[in-house]
Amino acid sequence: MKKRALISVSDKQNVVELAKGLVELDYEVVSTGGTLRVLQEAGIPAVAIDTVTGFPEILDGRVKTLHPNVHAGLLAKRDNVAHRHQLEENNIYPIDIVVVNLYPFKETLQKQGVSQDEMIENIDIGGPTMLRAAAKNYQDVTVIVEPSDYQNVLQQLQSGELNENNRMNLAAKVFRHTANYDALIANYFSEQTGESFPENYTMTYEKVQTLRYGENPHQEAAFYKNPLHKGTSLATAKQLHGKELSYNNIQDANAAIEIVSEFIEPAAVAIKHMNPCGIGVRDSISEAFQTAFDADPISIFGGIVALNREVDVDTARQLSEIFLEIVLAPSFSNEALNILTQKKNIRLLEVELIPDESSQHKFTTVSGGVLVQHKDDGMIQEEQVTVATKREPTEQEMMDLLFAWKAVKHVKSNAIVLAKDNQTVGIGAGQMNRVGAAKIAIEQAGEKSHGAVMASDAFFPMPDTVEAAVEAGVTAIIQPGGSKRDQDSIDVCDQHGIAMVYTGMRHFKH
Ligand SMILES: NC(=O)c1ncn([C@@H]2O[C@H](COP(=O)(O)O)[C@@H](O)[C@H]2O)c1NC=O
Repeated sequence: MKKRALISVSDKQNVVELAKGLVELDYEVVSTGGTLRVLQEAGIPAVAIDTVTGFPEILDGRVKTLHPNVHAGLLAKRDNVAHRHQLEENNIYPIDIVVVNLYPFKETLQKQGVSQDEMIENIDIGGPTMLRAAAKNYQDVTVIVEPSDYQNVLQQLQSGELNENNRMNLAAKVFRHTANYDALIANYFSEQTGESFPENYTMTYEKVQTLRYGENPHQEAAFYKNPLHKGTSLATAKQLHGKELSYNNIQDANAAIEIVSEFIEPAAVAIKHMNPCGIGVRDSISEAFQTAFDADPISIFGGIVALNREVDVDTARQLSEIFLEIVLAPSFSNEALNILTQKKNIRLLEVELIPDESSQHKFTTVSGGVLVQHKDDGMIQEEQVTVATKREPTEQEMMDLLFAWKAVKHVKSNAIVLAKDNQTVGIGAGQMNRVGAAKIAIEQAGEKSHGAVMASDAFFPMPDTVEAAVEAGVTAIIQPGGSKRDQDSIDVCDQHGIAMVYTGMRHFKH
């Protein structure tokens, strides 16, 4: 009896070559409608699936291979006498190889303006059923889901080297593939029904690259992307120059992009260890970079810089004067590239800054689980802040306060930012008490704290931070408000003529 291969593929690429190879190895090829046509047109002696099922393909292809003659042929254990007898009694032939790839659900989801009906019709039922059956019976059946495996498997079959271990690897790929496929469908349905946090959280990510190591050299790591993400992403950034990104590079670069995307005006951000060390907003990108640099000319060394405008020749010259790990921007002019690519150790990344309208989830792993929350995309406009003190901020102070508020949102808690004239002048990050963060920011600002404004990511539990701000010469403060002892802080402000506004929104970042 001839060995049998069942081929039913949505992506017809390279399927003819595979089928040809199988026929040469004396397989009988059985196929479904569209695949059969392609194979027969190429002169391959494939036969229709209904010769196996004895049943026509019906319901517009919703039922083609869903038949016991197919599934018993896939699931029967060859070394099980009872199974073999049952196949014989029912005139069922074993199927030895299954080649299936699925209706393009993900690709359909990625298209614009697709109707619900079209989405539903792109949910493959027969394909995953065959894949899973074949993968379950990998000891006896070879299953191929990835077209990129055709050649390799064919070679192994030709040389007689296809062993159980290879078949198990192919089966493992299948279960990952169907799990990924089902996760996309599950998420689509959850989205349609408005279920943000369902009883089981299924996520699926696609590998971008294996990384040399993780946060530290003894940790293994890889970078995965969300295949459906539509906004700015490092996974789709184009690296124009330099070595491969490391795990820490990706984290820092991501933080840099998130901050620089807050600003509409030309802005530059320098990042160290996930915290900004300098942010500048100016009329031109080279001035913005100079401003970010001047904010903290020490910490920027070895840092990551993101800019929200094309890097021009002036900016490139400034950037090339210091050691930077990465520069990210929407584009680089040719002259800028000529300058920057002379630096061997810098990485240059072109990243499209697209406003992200999808509500993204953010994950934090904890021992034995994962915390899931919506991304902090909270924004405050001038009209939304309320003045808590006797004195209102001046126009200039208000501008600085809103700038500082955008900055403090991206600093690890407890976070304090001092800013003046669209430049951060002092940043206190990740302290265990708020006044500690303020002291760091004030010390860093030095003389520049005089006339600066202060932003605090969360309310003041006591007036000590405001007292430190008074001493440093800060003139206005922005904070969420809402502490039981707000009045104590207000009193200190009023005594010293400081303006304080509330945002009503907290920006913890742990
Ligand atoms: N319904 C079925 O019995 C069935 N069996 C196989 N398919 C899928 O049909 C596609 C191939 O169809 P065609 O050979 O007609 O182009 C493959 O993606 C395969 O996964 C089916 N389609 C959807 O469920």
